Amino acid sequence: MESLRQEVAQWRGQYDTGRKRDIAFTNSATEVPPLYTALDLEDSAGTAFETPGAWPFTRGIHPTGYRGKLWTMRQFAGFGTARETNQRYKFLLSQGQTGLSVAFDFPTLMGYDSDHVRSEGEVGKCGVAISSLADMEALFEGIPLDKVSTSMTINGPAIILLCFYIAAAEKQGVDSSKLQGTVQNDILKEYMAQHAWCFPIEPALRLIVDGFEWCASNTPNWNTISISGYHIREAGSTAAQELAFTLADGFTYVERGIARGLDVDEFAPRLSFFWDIHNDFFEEIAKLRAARRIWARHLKERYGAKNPRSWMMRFHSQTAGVTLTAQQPMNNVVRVAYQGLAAVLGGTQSLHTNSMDETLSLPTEGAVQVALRSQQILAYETGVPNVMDPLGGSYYVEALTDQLEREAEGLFEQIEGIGGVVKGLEEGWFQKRIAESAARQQWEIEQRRKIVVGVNEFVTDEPELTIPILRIGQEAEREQREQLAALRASRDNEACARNLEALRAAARGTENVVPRILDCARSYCTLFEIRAALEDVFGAYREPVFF
Ligand SMILES: CC(C)(COP(=O)(O)OP(=O)(O)OC[C@H]1O[C@@H](n2cnc3c(N)ncnc32)[C@H](O)[C@@H]1OP(=O)(O)O)[C@@H](O)C(=O)NCCC(=O)NCCSC(=O)CCC(=O)O
Repeated sequence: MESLRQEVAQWRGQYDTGRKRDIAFTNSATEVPPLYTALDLEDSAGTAFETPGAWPFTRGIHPTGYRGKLWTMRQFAGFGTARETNQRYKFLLSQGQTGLSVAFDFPTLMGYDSDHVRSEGEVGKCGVAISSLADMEALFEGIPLDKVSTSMTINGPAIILLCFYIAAAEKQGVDSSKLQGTVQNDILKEYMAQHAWCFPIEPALRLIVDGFEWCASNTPNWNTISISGYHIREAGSTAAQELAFTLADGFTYVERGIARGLDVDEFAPRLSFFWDIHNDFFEEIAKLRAARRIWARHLKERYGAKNPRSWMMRFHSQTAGVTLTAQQPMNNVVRVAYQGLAAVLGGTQSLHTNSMDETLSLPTEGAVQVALRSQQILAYETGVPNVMDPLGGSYYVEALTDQLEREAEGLFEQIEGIGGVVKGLEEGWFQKRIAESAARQQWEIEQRRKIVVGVNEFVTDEPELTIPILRIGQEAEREQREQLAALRASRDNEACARNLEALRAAARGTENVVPRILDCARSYCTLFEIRAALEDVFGAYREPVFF
């Protein structure tokens, strides 16, 4: 080591001159020295004594990695009506996609029916419109729900959409115990970053724990939550903040489950995660490795989980939408390919690669095909999946993994210091930290301290729109309105009223509300009717204002 120390010192004197061009930073503004050696791992063994599939899982959760099973290729998709999106799903499955991922339109994300006055102009625009069980049935028509695994990105009204899904499966003759998939259901990051909430924080957390409890005995293969860093990062956080805030959300859910009296090993194996894969290649890989190690340690040592499945962080990744540019949109194909590679080198279980046009509109069929092909090229042509955690042992990646872990632990201490996640949200602590980081990054781009190819460097005067764009018209809204009117006229309205009243009563007490919501779903109560019944009891969330 002494001779290495001398050699590195000599090298630094000669080449690391500290001139402006020689100073580099990670995407999160941490300075990166130009050379890493064994000296950087002097205080840590890195992962020299670790194998994949073994505690603390830095190198992956499965002993066989992608040789055992490739990651799930899961493109997030939805637009217009359920009927139209059903066609897109069939197309994606026919092209070799291995899982489904539902994007809902904005009214659905907020718990409004397509014919609600607040939905006007938004129906089917940024995702598919789902207002009742009837729409969910149409969405999966001809797609056997016992065979496919489905992710649903929905948070405020998540439990209602999950009940529509379970009821749609029942209509196909599939029992809830056979369902495989994930509901995002991560309300804490909504208050933190994404803003699609329905109810105040405490009742929203109660609904999530009701879900943990009910799903543990009724949908054993269903992931009850996808604890998401994605939206925190897209809102402008650094990698370390994404890591720490998301894990802190995860710990909060675990604590709430335990506080309900649930055994941690009853629900923790079905908690899953979702990370954003940004541009800084090695920082992103290190983030994923650190995330697994931190989760494992806290679950075992802090929360007393005994089942190894509770220790294993399983996650989905999506390439960072915020890095896509409207200028020279074909460049996005290249950005996405590098980010997808980072996700796979970091050991993701499931991946969405963005389409080149996603900064302009929902993807066209052609653009999503290229995005999916980029995953297939990675899986079948590059040789990358052949070796588990191939960057394990890299001085840089190991040191960066340790560093991100330390930064996250520092942030956990700060979060504890302010009274925990819920208190921090109420006081705007997280929101302010994210806004500060976002402002710094924007400033760096405007000052050209950070180069964005085609935006502040290598600019051309070609017209911006050089690729086809998917445009969603007003037909979806018209069709939805007609179908909802027909539904309200043909269903058993008395049964609906009875079920909604029973739901209100359950919400007022401490009974688990999931069976009540399921009854409402089965009798074709609409999304907004169920949301409104809960709001009668819980009230609505009003965001605190901060300056
Ligand atoms: C756990 C994950 C992450 C992945 O689940 P998957 O079913 O796809 O994969 P999986 O769990 O790895 O694999 C399925 C089964 O295979 C097993 N398996 C996997 N690899 C194995 C191996 N090497 N050896 C042996 N078995 C293996 C697993 O244990 C599991 O079985 P067992 O279950 O029996 O163990 C889930 O939560 C998920 O699919 N999430 C997707 C979330 C998503 O798409 N979100 C979209 C957000 S989009 C959004 O928010 C908007 C963003 C925007 O604004 O654009």
